[in-house]
Amino acid sequence: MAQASTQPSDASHVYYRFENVSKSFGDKQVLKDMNLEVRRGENLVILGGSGSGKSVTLKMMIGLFCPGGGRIQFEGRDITHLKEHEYYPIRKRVSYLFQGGALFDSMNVFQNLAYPLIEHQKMKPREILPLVRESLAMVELEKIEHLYLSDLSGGMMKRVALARAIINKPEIVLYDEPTTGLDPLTTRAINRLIRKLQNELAITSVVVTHDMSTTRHVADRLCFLDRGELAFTGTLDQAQDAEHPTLRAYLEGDNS
Ligand SMILES: Nc1ncnc2c1ncn2[C@@H]1O[C@H](COP(=O)(O)OP(=O)(O)OP(=O)(O)O)[C@@H](O)[C@H]1O
Repeated sequence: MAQASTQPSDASHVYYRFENVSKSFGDKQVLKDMNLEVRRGENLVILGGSGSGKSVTLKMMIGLFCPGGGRIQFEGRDITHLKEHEYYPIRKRVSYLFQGGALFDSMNVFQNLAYPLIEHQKMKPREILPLVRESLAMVELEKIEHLYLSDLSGGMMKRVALARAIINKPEIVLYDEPTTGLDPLTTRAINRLIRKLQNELAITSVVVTHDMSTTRHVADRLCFLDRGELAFTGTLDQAQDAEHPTLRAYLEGDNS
């Protein structure tokens, strides 16, 4: 059963707009003429198979890759070819949850969560502990600050990574395959947390996945990416009527 958003999305406030964006690596074209927008308050899911260009799309949103053609706007401002330092103000507002979590295994949970506060906000140690605890509580973990990654299950590690992604109070979280490799119960818990962050912290999310259960549970709108081309954009209800054969296969093969 899909969980509902209690936050209305705001179609008049567009964070990201992609206009005919394309991207190649050498001779290989990865994205072709992509048009999409991310609206404030929504959970946008980008669904597609392996190698379809989902992560490349996400990375372009924070300037880790630049498009080869077309244009990307952030709140109406052209950010297609910014210099590295010009992305910093955007990266303060947009958090990226990497596929593997990108946590430091030489640090304990507290140090992992404190890192962005010390690095980006130059906070003092006594200011940090309450924020670490607040962030862990939001992902429903407590009293684990002293643990190292080797003590954590895969699901706990995802939650810690999520706690770190929200500790700087971002407006947008970009999730790269948040449930890949997790068992069904842990997947459900992460799906629920993505909705919770939307409903309680008004976070806008872009979720890249090939998992239909995640798509069903978190998507307000869905983009289906097929070999670098956006084959469908719309709500899940609208997707039921879509004729694209690969999208149909995703929808019909799904038991979630
Ligand atoms: N830095 C890079 N250099 C060369 N090719 C790359 C680079 N990054 C991605 N690609 C290629 O772009 C294509 C799309 O990659 P991307 O990571 O976006 O796929 P994806 O849809 O996220 O799939 P997956 O679920 O497997 O991660 C792949 O063929 C990949 O090899």
